[in-house]
Amino acid sequence: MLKQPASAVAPGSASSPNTGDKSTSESPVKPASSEVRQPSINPGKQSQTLCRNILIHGYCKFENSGCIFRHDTNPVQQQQSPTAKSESAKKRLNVDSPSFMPGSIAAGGVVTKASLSVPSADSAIFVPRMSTPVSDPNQSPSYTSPATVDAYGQKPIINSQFVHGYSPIAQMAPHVGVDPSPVQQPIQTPTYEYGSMGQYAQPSQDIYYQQAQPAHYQPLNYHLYAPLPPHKVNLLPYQRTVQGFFLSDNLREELQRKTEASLQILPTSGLPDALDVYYSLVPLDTNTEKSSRVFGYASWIYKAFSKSDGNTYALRRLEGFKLTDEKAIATVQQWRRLSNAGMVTLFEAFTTRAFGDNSIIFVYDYHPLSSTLFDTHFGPDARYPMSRNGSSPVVPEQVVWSYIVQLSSALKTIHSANLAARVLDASKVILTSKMRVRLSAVGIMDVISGNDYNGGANSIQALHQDDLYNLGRLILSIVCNNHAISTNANVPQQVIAKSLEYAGRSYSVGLKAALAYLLGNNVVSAGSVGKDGLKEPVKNIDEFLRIIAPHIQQSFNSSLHYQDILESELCKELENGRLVRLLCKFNFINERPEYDHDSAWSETGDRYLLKLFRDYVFHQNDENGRPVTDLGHVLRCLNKLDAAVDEKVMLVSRDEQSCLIVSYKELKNCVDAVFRDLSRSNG
Ligand SMILES: Nc1ncnc2c1ncn2[C@@H]1O[C@H](COP(=O)(O)OP(=O)(O)OP(=O)(O)O)[C@@H](O)[C@H]1O
Repeated sequence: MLKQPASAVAPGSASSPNTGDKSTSESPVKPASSEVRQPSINPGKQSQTLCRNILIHGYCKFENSGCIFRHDTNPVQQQQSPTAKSESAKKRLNVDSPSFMPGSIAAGGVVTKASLSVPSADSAIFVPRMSTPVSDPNQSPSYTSPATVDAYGQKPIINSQFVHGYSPIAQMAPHVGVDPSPVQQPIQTPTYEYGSMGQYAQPSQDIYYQQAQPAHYQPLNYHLYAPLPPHKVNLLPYQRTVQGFFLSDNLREELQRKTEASLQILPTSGLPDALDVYYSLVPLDTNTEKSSRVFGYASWIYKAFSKSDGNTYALRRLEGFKLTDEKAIATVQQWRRLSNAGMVTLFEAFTTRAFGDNSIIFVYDYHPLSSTLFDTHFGPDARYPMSRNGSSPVVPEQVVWSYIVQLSSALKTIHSANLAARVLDASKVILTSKMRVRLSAVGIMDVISGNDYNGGANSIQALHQDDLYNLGRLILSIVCNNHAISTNANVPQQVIAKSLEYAGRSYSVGLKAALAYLLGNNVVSAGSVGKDGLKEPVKNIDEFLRIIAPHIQQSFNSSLHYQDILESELCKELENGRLVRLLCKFNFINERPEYDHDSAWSETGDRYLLKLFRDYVFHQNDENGRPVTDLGHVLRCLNKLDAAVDEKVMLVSRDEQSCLIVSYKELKNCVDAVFRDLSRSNG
């Protein structure tokens, strides 16, 4: 029969009580069968045999209550005082410890199954599948290192250099008896094939652990997991790629670029050091020319951090504005209370002379890396360029509807609060991510032109009419790719009519009808409504929302889908978060400097198992002695550990003198127990 490495643990075997109960597993290691082995016990010899509980736990709680094995690794120390004795017991197993001698051999000189008990070990009996027993009558009964003799009793080819986790496993793996080739496989159940993980197994292509980072990416290199070719296609259902474990590359890159933009600072910008509680100003304007077209004042916008809450804000400054009515600035409080995903929240406004003039600052939420609809559709780097013959629509209808739905939702919130947006200009609607638009300059007009909506052109109904009309102009300018329709408030009606006609040809009837509603009856909008006090406003946001209801449903559905996608992306990171926590615990436990000179600390009990497991996960070598950097193996092991599965793993010490078979479940218990101990001693 195949000889098992003598120190391998075979919990659950006849010779090892295997209840999974820790108290049971800590009982003195008993012979396999008391009837068989009891007579062969020679008290003189037994006292020479090191108790396996010492090897595994570092101590034996039955030492003073009848355990017949030797409890001292150094017989000379038997003379020590009880305190010194217990101290030394903790340190008994160290690098200088004698190699493990199975009790069965030393006691009777007869080779029996090794029966080393592992703390809470619950492993199944190891049954080599070798059909031909390898028994050598002349074989010495002493322990034979698994590294020195292979399944055939011959020296394995790879013995000269121990390939950690490979050679001893090869002795036990079912196929080894059939093919004793030097390319040995670790004992692990092949469950997943990690499609493109091959690159991680090649040290030369090891992008995951790359050292050299491009210096200009501060603080993060967001290409860390960028997939390299060749990409494995047609994966089987149980196969996964490395990328499948992490946030998708595009999303991660987008988020990291946004983080980078949020944290950007300009050490020498020539801007004031601070404005009120805001500091580290960074200009956001893409256009350096002064323009007073929208507000009647030149406006600038900066990113800044707030001293009060540490958040990042966008500060819009109107240059040369002198506040005459203190009440006007109070309207900001009304805007502050509004919350809608289609508008940028306004927090406060204050005046300042920090720029050497009278300026007013409006503080908004900062949305990193946003661009205006003007830049997106009409700028030099427009996202939707005109088709070559100019006949086909350049902006997909789905995108147009998405804008309409979001902006009308913002208008609904604003109008319901008895306020008006008043600025619906392509340069004041920002795109904060794909197809996500927000009104970015709300509340400004109320402060600079007053909002005492006392009838006439300033009546709230008239302003609502204007909002709807301006929304129509904005959308029409996008579908016709003509920014003049949006930027010119007095665009002639003929131009509007012609553009509507074009929109009708290129887009659906529904879109044309929606635009016609927004742009129709403009003669009674603004100043016309409310002058006589009889006319009802001809358009209102509620009616418009009814018209576009089917598209609101579609838009809602898409956003729910997107939410699902984001949630599943989040789940991936959740899994990674678990693994990071596990890795943190490992690092807390392994190689603690304060126990540097106390090898017994890591050489005994749970900590010893974890030390071996760490080697199993991270420090394997291939058959040529090269480090295996297979991320798939690491993730697989850590996930199994975290899930505490019952699957067993064989751990081998670096000197190949001990092999322990434990389940992930037991290892998880070890991690938790040791980490608890550490935390307790901390606190
Ligand atoms: N709340 C915000 N958060 C982040 N960036 C913003 C915010 N509001 C505007 N921006 C960005 O600031 C830049 C400048 O915006 P601004 O409104 O000044 O546009 P502009 O084209 O310069 O218009 P104008 O000609 O009126 O100055 C744009 O890239 C815009 O995306």
